[in-house]
Parts: sequence; structure tokens; C-alpha cells
Amino acid sequence: MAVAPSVSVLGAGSWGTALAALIARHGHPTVLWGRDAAVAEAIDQRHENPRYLPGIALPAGLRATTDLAAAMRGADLVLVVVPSHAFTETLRALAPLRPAHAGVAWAAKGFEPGSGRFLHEVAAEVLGADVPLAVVTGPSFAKEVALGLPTALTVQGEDAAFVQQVADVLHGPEFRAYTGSDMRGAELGGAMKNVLAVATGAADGMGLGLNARTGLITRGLNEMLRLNAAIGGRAETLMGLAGLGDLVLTCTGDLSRNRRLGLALGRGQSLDDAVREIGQVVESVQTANEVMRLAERHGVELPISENVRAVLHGDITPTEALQRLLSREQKAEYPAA
Ligand SMILES: NC(=O)C1=CN([C@@H]2O[C@H](COP(=O)(O)OP(=O)(O)OC[C@H]3O[C@@H](n4cnc5c(N)ncnc54)[C@H](OP(=O)(O)O)[C@@H]3O)[C@@H](O)[C@H]2O)C=CC1
Ligand SMILES: O=C(CO)COP(=O)(O)O
Repeated sequence: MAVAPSVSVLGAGSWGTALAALIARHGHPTVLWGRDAAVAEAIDQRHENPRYLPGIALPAGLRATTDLAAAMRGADLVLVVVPSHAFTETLRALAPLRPAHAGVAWAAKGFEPGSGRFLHEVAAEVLGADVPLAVVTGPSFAKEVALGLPTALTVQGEDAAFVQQVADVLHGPEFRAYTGSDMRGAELGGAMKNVLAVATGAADGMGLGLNARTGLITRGLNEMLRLNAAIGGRAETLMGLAGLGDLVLTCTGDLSRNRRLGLALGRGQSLDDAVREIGQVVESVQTANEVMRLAERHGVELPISENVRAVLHGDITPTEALQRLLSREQKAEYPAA
């Protein structure tokens, strides 16, 4: 019988913990690395992450540590699940410790702050072009995965054998892992849906109704498709789990931190207070800048995303953003073919 690959998961927040628990339940030797000693000890000894997934029982076989070298020892596959702002430093730390045969996947959603680079570009630069890479993305709230509720996501990368290896460790009785080869489109979808969730959250927070919410989701999808076409992603990636799927989940599900940020802003709360209250990573705050930087570089107009950035910067209120969007010129839904 084939030996189950050993998996090292880096990042002991809600998503890293949920994915590590899923993989451990599938019978893979799994080690979770986190920087918080109390959290690592609680996962390792009491099988709970009291900070990020309180009250949810984790598999007894899941090991956790703050020792990165120990976590990487014997890994056949590395899964990086830190927020995008910590991605580059985490890759630099893991690079010298990576067993030569181990590919690297990640489940963070966003860009490298400041440079706006895609995470697969960062990974290729830090690890070298020969290391197998893959992105794990799609509609998946950590809490639901940790509770074993049915979920479907996608693994995308250019090394088909590695993509299959990653999908195989994730796939199981309640979890469907699809595969593909479009890292660019997949990463763009995962990043942009967080920005668009702020817009729909704000609309809901302002009490604008379900028509407004759905208009924003649909025109938001249009923004994703336009930018995706400009950067060379495949349209079907954005119409699947990495795009439409995650957009609908994040724009409508109150477990979303980006949606909750929008709700709070729409109700008049300040950005700082809202982020503090949420108490976990809210990727859109940084990603809105990088999405707009990318759009401006490619000459693509993204009215919803642009207004989200302006609200997050405190340049305009959600009410002013609404007025700006509603007063735009009338136009064809799609440019003539
Ligand atoms: N939660 C979800 O449902 C999903 C999340 N994602 C994505 O996964 C990524 C991680 O998010 P998530 O787990 O939810 O975030 P959380 O806020 O739940 O946890 C963040 C984790 O990252 C750690 N961290 C922060 N900065 C660093 C650093 N510099 N070095 C090492 N560790 C660091 C935190 O450690 P500490 O506690 O010590 O601060 C914490 O363990 C994000 O890109 C998110 O968009 C994707 C799909 C689903
Ligand atoms: O990416 C997610 C679901 O797919 C989680 O969304 P939030 O980061 O908005 O909570």
C-alpha cells in the first residue's frame, strides 16, 4: 500500500488549522507550525485552537509546534496558510529547510503588499523555478471545514503531478478538491472577491436591499472577468470555484470577515474599530490597493473596487461611494462584440 505523504502546514490561524485538521483526518502525518506558543501547545495537547477555532475538536493525531525546522523535517508537501502580508517572509524562512523533493502549495488570498506581485511570482522567485507550486482556493469558510461540513475547492498549478498530490491529500468524504493549471486566474479571483465582499457588505449595512446586493455581485464578477482577461487568466477559472463560487460565498455569508468589515462600514463604524472587533486577518484592506494598482497598470476600469479602495482609505463615505456608482453613465452591459 502507498505511504501517505507527510504534510507540513505553516500558519496556525483559522484556515491553516482547519486545513491541517482535514489533512490529518485523511490519515496523513501532519504537523502545523504557528508562531504563538500557547496556540501551538493547545492544538498539540488539547486538540483545540482556542484563539481561532474555539470549541471545535481537532484530530488527536495533528501535531503542532513553533519550531519551523522541526515542522519541515520529513515533509513531502508544504502548505503555507499565513496571511498574504506574511507570505514572503514565511517562504524565505522555509526555503532553506524544505526537503528537496517537497513541493509548496499555499492557501492565502491576496498579493504581496507594496509590490503587488502575485503569490506564485513570489514563490517562484524565492524558491526557484524548479520547485513544484500550487494554489489552493475556492469557497471555503474555515469553521465549516473544521466542522467537517461539505466543501468544494480547487487546486491550480502548472505541475500536474504536484497539483494532483495536493488535491489527493485534501480530497475526502466531505471535501471535493478539483484541479486545474491556471494559477493567475485562481489567485486573482481569490484576491478580488475579498474587495467586492466589502462593497456588498457595505450595501447590506446601509440597508440597500437584495437587488443592490445582487447587482454588486454581478457587476463585481464583471470586474473580475475584465481584469482577468487583461492579465491572461482563463475566463472559466473566474466562472468556477476560484471566482464566482468564492465571490458568492464571501459576499453573502456572514462568516466572511471582509463582508463583516463592509457591514460595519455601511453602518457607520470606523475602519479601525471594525478591524479590531473582527480580530482576524481582513485581506481586503491591503488587497484593494494592489487590485487597483494592477488594474491601473493594465488600463482596466474597476468602479466598484475603486470605490471600495476610496472608502477604505477614508477618502469618501459608503454613501458617497453609492452616489458615485449610481451616477455613472448608462451603458451596454457588455461591449459590442
Ligand atoms: N479563514 C478562512 O475561512 C479562509 C482564509 N483564507 C486565507 O488564508 C489566509 C490566512 O487567513 P486565516 O487563517 O483566516 O487568518 P487568521 O486571522 O485566522 O490567522 C492568521 C494567522 O497567521 C499568523 N500570522 C500573522 N502574521 C504572521 C507572520 N508574520 N508570520 C507567521 N504567522 C503569521 C497569525 O499568528 P498570530 O495569531 O500569532 O498573529 C495567525 O496564526 C488569508 O490569506 C485568508 O484570506 C482562505 C480561505 C478561507
Ligand atoms: O476566503 C474565504 C472564504 O472562501 C474567507 O473569507 P474572509 O477572509 O472574508 O473571511
